[in-house]
Amino acid sequence: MTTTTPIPDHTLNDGTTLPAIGFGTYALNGAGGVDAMVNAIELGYRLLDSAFNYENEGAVGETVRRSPVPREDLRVTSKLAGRHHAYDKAVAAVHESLYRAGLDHYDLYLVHWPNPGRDLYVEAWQALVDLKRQGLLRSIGVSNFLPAHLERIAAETGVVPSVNQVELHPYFPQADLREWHEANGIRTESWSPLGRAGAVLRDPVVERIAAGHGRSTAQVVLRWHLQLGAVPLPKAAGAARQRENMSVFDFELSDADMAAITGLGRPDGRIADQDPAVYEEF
Ligand SMILES: NC(=O)C1=CN([C@@H]2O[C@H](COP(=O)(O)OP(=O)(O)OC[C@H]3O[C@@H](n4cnc5c(N)ncnc54)[C@H](OP(=O)(O)O)[C@@H]3O)[C@@H](O)[C@H]2O)C=CC1
Ligand SMILES: O=C(O)C(=O)[C@@H](O)[C@H](O)C(=O)CO
Repeated sequence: MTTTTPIPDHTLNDGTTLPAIGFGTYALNGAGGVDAMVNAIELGYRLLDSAFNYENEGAVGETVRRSPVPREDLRVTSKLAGRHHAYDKAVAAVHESLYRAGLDHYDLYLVHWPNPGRDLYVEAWQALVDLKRQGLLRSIGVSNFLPAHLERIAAETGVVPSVNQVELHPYFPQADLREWHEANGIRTESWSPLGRAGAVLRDPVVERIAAGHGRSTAQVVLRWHLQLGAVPLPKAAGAARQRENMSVFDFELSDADMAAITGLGRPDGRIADQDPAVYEEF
């Protein structure tokens, strides 16, 4: 097995641990997906990010069984789809999610989107709270929740999520939301941390900083996430980029570098038209 620098852990508000960088699995399906995920684990990734809607929980479960790493050292995440928010549907969907993967628990399970138009996300959250108490989920959180959604689920169930996984990259740095998470003990995870390999990886500011450190622009962007305290979940199909993306623990960005990258943020910086205040995904 090839090894790189071990990934350090964060401790979540429920006492469980979460690696400082994870592996995104969107569009990694079937046998090729399993090969990509097993390779990522062999390189040192320990956190896999899946979802019911990615239709790859089976591939994730097969990866866990083929992995050279013991189950207890892996952190497997999945997410509840919007069409399953009603309480009984949410409970059944999590059971189905476990059957699909052939696992007896998930380490982290998230409500994928709040879908405020349907207004069932409190029920969805209550289901995850109860399934955690039953031991099927070790840790629970949400994704794409805004402070108003977070306040409401905490007030109505008495349980604060451990994680909120949100769109976060230099063009959409989410400073206010990150500050809110920090004040409330919620760990931020970053989806599309590389801006889906769009313009941000060719941005002149990022290129200048990367050249100064002798690193790739992807490595500089991922290091920026780490120094913000956010957990990036880069997806990469091949071994070379997987290795590149986790080789980010042996250099440091200066305060000026950090400020310059955060300064790239823009109000229309989202990759797609997915404002959680109005966006609905089922
Ligand atoms: N909760 C939510 O609503 C959402 C969650 N997610 C999660 O976040 C994960 C990551 O987000 P995703 O949208 O995939 O986008 P990323 O920002 O991770 O970008 C992935 C793209 O970047 C390319 N890439 C990877 N590494 C490099 C590199 N070092 N240099 C250049 N290009 C690179 C990949 O290509 P290749 O694979 O060919 O190497 C792929 O095209 C998802 O896989 C999923 O797990 C994503 C969207 C929404
Ligand atoms: O990939 C995910 O987790 C999603 O929630 C999707 O909405 C993703 O953001 C997407 O754009 C799929 O086309």
